[in-house]
Amino acid sequence: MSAVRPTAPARASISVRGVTKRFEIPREPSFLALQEANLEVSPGEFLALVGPSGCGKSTLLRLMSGLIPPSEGEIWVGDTRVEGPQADFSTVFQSPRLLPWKTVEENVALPLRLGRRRATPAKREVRDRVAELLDLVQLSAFARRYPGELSGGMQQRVSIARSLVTSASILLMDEPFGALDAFTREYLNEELLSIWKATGRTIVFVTHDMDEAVFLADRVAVMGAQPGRIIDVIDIDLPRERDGGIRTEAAFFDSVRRVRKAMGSTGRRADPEPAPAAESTEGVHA
Ligand SMILES: Nc1ncnc2c1ncn2[C@@H]1O[C@H](COP(=O)(O)OP(=O)(O)OP(=O)(O)O)[C@@H](O)[C@H]1O
Repeated sequence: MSAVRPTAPARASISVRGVTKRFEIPREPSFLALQEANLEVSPGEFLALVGPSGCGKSTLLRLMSGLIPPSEGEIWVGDTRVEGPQADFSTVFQSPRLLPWKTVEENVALPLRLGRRRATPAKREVRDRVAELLDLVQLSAFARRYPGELSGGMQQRVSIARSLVTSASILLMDEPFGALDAFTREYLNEELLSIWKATGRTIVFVTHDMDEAVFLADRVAVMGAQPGRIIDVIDIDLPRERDGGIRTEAAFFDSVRRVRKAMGSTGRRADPEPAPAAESTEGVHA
């Protein structure tokens, strides 16, 4: 991995306090998607969220980023209460959501050009920042390519670079590797840990895959369904320097077993078939 250190943002904590979310559905009773969730994420922490399909993982991410309001409870980022879409977050989705008519470097630069709060930085500043990030995700040689000329894993690395281009201190990742084959996924897991170390972001990472959660995270929050809730938060007692070799160690299996046991108490299977990668050009959220 590159030794480049893109500008480190201020580190931020997330505090989810007694958050309940009900969705109003026409001609139906309101739907309780999340019940009294409490969760503290420390500045610079890597937290994984696992749970059965429909337990509210994506809903919790959307609440954290202020895209939807809680029905009850509060969410804080550092000293600021979240009351609307936050500049402090950027999001990586399961599908890369790149614009197919723009090059890799143009896609990475997009959040800076769309930035609402600050004036667009000077061209040269944008170019340097994008070059730094492409180096970080090892795609410098592909800067002028179009997304359709890259593999799925490379496209997802572009979307990770794009998520780091602003100074947002929190990265929300919603099953970013769910549509990739196991080999690419494990490779990107290692790459993500290097990026996390280099950038100091606080990361909340949603996955169905318990091995992936244990490999990446400092702690794994296990959610249950019907209604969606947080049922356990498990410390992962593995050394922070991790590479693929750790997946064969007894301590790794022990952590996976603890998460699996907590999952078992939700009474639902955690690993549905991965959804196929959807082509999409919408929604650059930074
Ligand atoms: N805008 C909405 N209106 C009504 N119901 C919603 C809305 N968004 C989510 N839900 C419901 O809330 C529940 C939680 O959805 P969410 O997408 O957060 O689950 P998830 O754990 O991320 O699922 P998956 O792992 O399958 O992606 C689901 O039952 C879903 O149908």
